[in-house]
Amino acid sequence: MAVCTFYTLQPLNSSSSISSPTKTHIGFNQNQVFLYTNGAKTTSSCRFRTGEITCSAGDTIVIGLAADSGCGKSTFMRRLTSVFGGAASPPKGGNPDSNTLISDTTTVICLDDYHSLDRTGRKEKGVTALDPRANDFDLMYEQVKALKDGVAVQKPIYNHVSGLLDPPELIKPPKILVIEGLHPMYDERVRDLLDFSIYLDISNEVKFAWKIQRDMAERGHSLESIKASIEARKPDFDAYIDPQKQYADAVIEVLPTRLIPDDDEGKVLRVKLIMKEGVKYFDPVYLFDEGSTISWIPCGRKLTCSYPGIKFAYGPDAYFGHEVSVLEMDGQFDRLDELIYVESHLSNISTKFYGEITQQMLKHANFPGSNNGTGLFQTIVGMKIRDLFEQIAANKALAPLEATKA
Ligand SMILES: Nc1ncnc2c1ncn2[C@@H]1O[C@H](COP(=O)(O)OP(=O)(O)OP(=O)(O)O)[C@@H](O)[C@H]1O
Ligand SMILES: O=C(CO)[C@H](O)[C@H](O)COP(=O)(O)O
Repeated sequence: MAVCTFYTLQPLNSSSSISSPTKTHIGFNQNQVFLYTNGAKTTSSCRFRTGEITCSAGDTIVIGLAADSGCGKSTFMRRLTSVFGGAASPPKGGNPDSNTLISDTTTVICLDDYHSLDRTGRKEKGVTALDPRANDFDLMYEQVKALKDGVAVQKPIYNHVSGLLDPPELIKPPKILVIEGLHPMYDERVRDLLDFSIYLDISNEVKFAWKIQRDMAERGHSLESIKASIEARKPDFDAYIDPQKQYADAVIEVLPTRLIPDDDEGKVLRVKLIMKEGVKYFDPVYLFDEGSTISWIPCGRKLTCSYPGIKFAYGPDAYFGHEVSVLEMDGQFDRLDELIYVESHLSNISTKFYGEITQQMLKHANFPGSNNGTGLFQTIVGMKIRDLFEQIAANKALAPLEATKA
């Protein structure tokens, strides 16, 4: 329980209006308390004692997703929000170039919105968007903290079409806030607000193949310009983005296959799900036997595999000095409906019913990575986040009861 301090304390009944649009108010209604920020009712719950009001933090849990641009964050977000049900869309009636996606349970904000320098500003100062000097970490921290505490914020918008900073948009505290982008784990203060963190670690070879596919086919860029853009970003990527993976609770690492000798096409992928041990509310997934080292080729009577086949591996390992469990899949599925065979051999997957992962994968069969470990592991992480959210929510619901008993 945190003691909250507010600018103004004024009794309100449920029909009162807020006089100042910029301050946080407390409204009383019989024995209930509401917080209002910028006129919007927020969700913290408070209780009275003589001389003080104590408020539990808001119910929002915060998930961080870090990756370089073009590494599959949007695809992952679509899979994640789908696990919670309901479609995600930009704020209604707002800026058409908003980067925010809102569904019933989740709000996904893009950390590009905290660029402090617009495109021209970066050019003038000779810094990339990956450079911390081009980003406002103080504001990022204040706003993520406010949302976590149940207080709405006016978040800036970085407009990717114009390269300018647009007027802000109102973000209300959701049940699950996902902050995705280049730097969710860079600033220690922001990192400490995360209930769970994920890093998408796409190897250079694969990143290059995906960039070519998207930027040449969909955005009309030349091969040379794509190469130049990757090279130009690399020093800052290595300095500021890549080191964040050491803090992640789960890393999805995407590498070229080992099933085809000297493969340079980057179409068949070897994908690792690296899961930190000892993270509260997160039990790593395992294959067959928890803690053992296992190699499994599921191809045969129950799983159709064409060349080069599929190989799974599972076992304990160390990652940046942390104990982890690693699940690996090399190769791709021929028939997605047969994924149920693999799913039935995985444990701790936090599904609500038998075959839920297979159902999710079939539902989004047209998303990139649906036939390989990227889609499978993104879906599994989605299930684990739902489970984490439900456990935290259940614990919070119990907390006031415990306090009453004390
Ligand atoms: N799992 C995957 N398998 C194959 N290609 C993929 C996969 N994930 C993403 N891609 C490719 O990478 C492109 C970028 O994906 P996505 O839009 O999800 O990334 P992003 O990180 O959100 O990008 P940005 O930050 O630039 O908006 C896709 O258009 C697709 O071509
Ligand atoms: O890394 C990026 C997104 O993750 C972008 O490069 C950054 O946000 C700058 O955007 P733009 O190229 O639209 O000016």
